[in-house]
Amino acid sequence: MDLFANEHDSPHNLLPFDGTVHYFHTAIARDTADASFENLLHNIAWQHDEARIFGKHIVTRRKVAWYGDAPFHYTYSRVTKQALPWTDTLVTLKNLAEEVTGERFNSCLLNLYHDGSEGMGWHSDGERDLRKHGAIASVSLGAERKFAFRHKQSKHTTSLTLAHGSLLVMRDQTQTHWLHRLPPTKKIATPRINLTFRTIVNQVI
Ligand SMILES: O=C(O)CCC(=O)C(=O)O
Ligand SMILES: [Fe+2]
Repeated sequence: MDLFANEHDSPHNLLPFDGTVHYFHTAIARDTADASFENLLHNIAWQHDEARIFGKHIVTRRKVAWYGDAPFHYTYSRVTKQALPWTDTLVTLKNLAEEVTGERFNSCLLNLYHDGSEGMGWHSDGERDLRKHGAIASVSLGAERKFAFRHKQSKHTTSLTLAHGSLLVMRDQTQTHWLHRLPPTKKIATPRINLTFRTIVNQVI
């Protein structure tokens, strides 16, 4: 497979310092991306996300799901979830993500944003359950959305558009030094699914 067949698929680092992010605009063939989007929309066990923020119980409109090699527990904003077994579509996308990045993943967090009013605020994915400095591969399906990075110290920001069928990989010190977010927008009225393939460690199942 020629990974850089498209002019947008360049192997250069999108971050100027303190981390490594690569973007592959056409990581997934159009028909596979279209079919995966439809399949995931209907066959994933979507649930509203819950979190405890400043002592308040929050239920988001955005929906989430958590899949993995084993029923891993994953604690995210103080709510613990148990991973479900992979579906065929998820295995196909995981294999693609592993092929494109050269990394291995054992779990996946999925997000369903119904329209542009739903997004995700500034955060980094340095949770204790994840491998330290492990790669996170983010696959985007459906509506195109802007994605932004902000350096924790210098506040330097950079952003890009995540296309249908694209893959973004964050590596090395990225989670330590940079926050990322998916800003809400009034311009988008259609859904987007995001999959972040991750590596969970230190769990005895
Ligand atoms: O939807 C996205 O592109 C980002 C999701 C994300 O940052 C996360 O799930 O940690
Ligand atoms: Fe994230």
